[in-house]
Amino acid sequence: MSEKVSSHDEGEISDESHKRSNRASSSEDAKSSRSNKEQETKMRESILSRLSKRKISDSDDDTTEQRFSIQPKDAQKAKEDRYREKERERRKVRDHRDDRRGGREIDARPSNRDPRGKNERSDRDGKGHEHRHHSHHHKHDRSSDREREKHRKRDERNKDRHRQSRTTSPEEDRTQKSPLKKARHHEAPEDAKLFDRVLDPNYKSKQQEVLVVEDVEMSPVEILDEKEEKEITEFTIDSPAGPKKYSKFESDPESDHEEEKKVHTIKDSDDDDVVEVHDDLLHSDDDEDESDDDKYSRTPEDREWEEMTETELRLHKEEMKKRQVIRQKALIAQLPVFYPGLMGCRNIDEYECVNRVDEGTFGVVYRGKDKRTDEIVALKRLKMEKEREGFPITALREINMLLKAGNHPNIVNVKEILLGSNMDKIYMAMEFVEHDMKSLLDTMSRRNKRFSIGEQKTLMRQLLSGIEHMHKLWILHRDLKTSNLLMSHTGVLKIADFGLAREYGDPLRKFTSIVVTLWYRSPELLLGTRLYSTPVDMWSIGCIMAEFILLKPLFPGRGETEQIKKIFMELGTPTESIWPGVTELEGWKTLTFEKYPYNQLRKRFLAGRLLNDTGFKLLNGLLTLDPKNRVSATKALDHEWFEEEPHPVPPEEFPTFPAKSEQNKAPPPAAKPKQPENRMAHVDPETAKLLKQFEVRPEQVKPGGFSLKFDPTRF
Ligand SMILES: Nc1ncnc2c1ncn2[C@@H]1O[C@H](COP(=O)(O)OP(=O)(O)OP(=O)(O)O)[C@@H](O)[C@H]1O
Repeated sequence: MSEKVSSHDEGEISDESHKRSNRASSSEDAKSSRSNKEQETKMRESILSRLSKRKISDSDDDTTEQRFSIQPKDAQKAKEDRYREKERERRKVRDHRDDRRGGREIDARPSNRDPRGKNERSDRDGKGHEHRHHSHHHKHDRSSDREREKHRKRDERNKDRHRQSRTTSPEEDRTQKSPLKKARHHEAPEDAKLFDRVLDPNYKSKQQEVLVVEDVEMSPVEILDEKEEKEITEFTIDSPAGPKKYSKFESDPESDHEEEKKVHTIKDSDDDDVVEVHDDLLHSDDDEDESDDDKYSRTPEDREWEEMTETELRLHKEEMKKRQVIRQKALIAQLPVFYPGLMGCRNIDEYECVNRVDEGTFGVVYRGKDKRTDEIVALKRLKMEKEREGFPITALREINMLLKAGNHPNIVNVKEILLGSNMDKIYMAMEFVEHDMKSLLDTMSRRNKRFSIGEQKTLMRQLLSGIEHMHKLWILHRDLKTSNLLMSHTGVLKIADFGLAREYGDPLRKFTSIVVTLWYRSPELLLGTRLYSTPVDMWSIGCIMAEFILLKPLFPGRGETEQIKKIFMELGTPTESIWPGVTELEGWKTLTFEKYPYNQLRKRFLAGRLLNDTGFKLLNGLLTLDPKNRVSATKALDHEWFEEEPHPVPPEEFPTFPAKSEQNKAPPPAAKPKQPENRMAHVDPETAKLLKQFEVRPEQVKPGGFSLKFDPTRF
């Protein structure tokens, strides 16, 4: 992927056109309005030249006519034929009328003809149309000779069009430009009004009106078809995704030369990841006017501050503040288009809080019910407290990444973004998923139960398929662990918690190495690399695969040093031959490692018959020390382990559990507690036994929250 993609690291859509349309920042607006103006000027010039061409051609300037003649299409020809036919009939009627009048005197004074100027061609309210049918017959009498002459010439021109080719040499073009430019100065007042109408943004909807009005004195075929031709030649650009759909009144967002765009990098205050914002988002119109003040467009070095005058200090601070605002806007503008910006969000009052599910590092999760639809959702309140600079970047990333990647069965789906009552809190409404994998594994471990090989394969296949989807979208999760994997009652695994997810690109850019919960953190991150990619997620998946089997974490280190030691103890201390470049990593240089023998993991999994040889190959591929040799999600999904017996079990055949997340942690508001005996009396004996076994109170089980498919012999 190009640098450009990587430059959109802060959360842009891989579909460029979509992304562009999202940017609603003020600078973009200014750019768009500038471009609209240019477009308008171009249009005006084009129409003027066409009309002047018409005038020139009226005076039988064949060369000019040839330059502008348009190769007629079949449809156009048919239209022209119909038009000429109609005109012939009209002329016949007029001639007949003229004969009958026998040279009666005609009052040709314009004031009598159109006293209030309502019948001019550019009349918008359709009175021109009225005029066409009802205007005084004197007009026809007065102009019949002139009209006949005009029609004769037009017929000739139309014939010429069939004969002549449009192509003219650039040389011819140049020589013909000057007379046309000259002709523009002679535009008639009616023409000027016509331009106004054609440049009207609502022109398209008024097309029919233009047709009718033009029908009086100018060929509608010419006007409308010239417009069609113009759209095809000037605005239809071939692209693999089909032609772009721009009206000629809109600026073309793709017309910018991407490669010429500079990218500004701004240090992110929370971590050392860089936020990239394009030039066009940082410079407003005003910036262009103040081009001599370039020195204020960058943040001065520490020593520079000391040498500044008071005015310079003030100007610098003002400019920095401006850039901060623009940066904020730019970040928000990167949200996908269907995210209605913060202003368009519903209020959290639209949901009823059922209970609190859990609290993580980045937010509290509640179970909520949509008051309108009764739909149960998970509401994650994004942490804002520590945010000094407006919208928290972590929240923004989480929303953005989830909206981008969420359209997959194995990724938790975000439904909408909600605002707190005082507009100070942000909530994310997600599909409610009943279990989190961590609690599930704990429960199973406590009860000495295990996932069957088929179930392990189902879980792994779902996890890999969700991650493959993310990686294909150039998104790194960077916090894969069992507590961030959810599982539905129907056995569907969903990847959640995109708080650390980032877009990456090719070539790689430096990110912080302090990502991924310690136990699932890859050796390259532990050794301090800042140039990393999808293998960091694949390592976490290796740890998770082992945990599905062992029901406990594979490498539960208590600190970074212990963590890397644990890894090397199991997999062997790497050498330059096993992992080329390892000795160059910062962490390697600062720490000394014992030489542990190569791969003890094999003994643990094969000797313990926890995995067969094929299964171990996959695990080993995921837990490969050298990230370059670590297996990718796509390759892992193609692994023979999934093909051999026992096959993955269908998700719907997965056993179900009472979910931790469905238990009422927060007491429901002022509900009168009932007597336990009475409550049990309403539950059938088998369910009561199960509830007792799991120490679950009947009121903790919401409708649909506890499945009778639960198999007590297995769990
Ligand atoms: N869509 C959901 N449906 C049901 N429960 C959920 C959902 N999303 C999250 N949870 C629960 O809330 C917990 C915390 O959510 P999440 O991991 O998104 O928050 P976090 O603050 O980012 O946590 P962490 O400290 O793991 O980074 C999860 O472990 C899970 O139990």
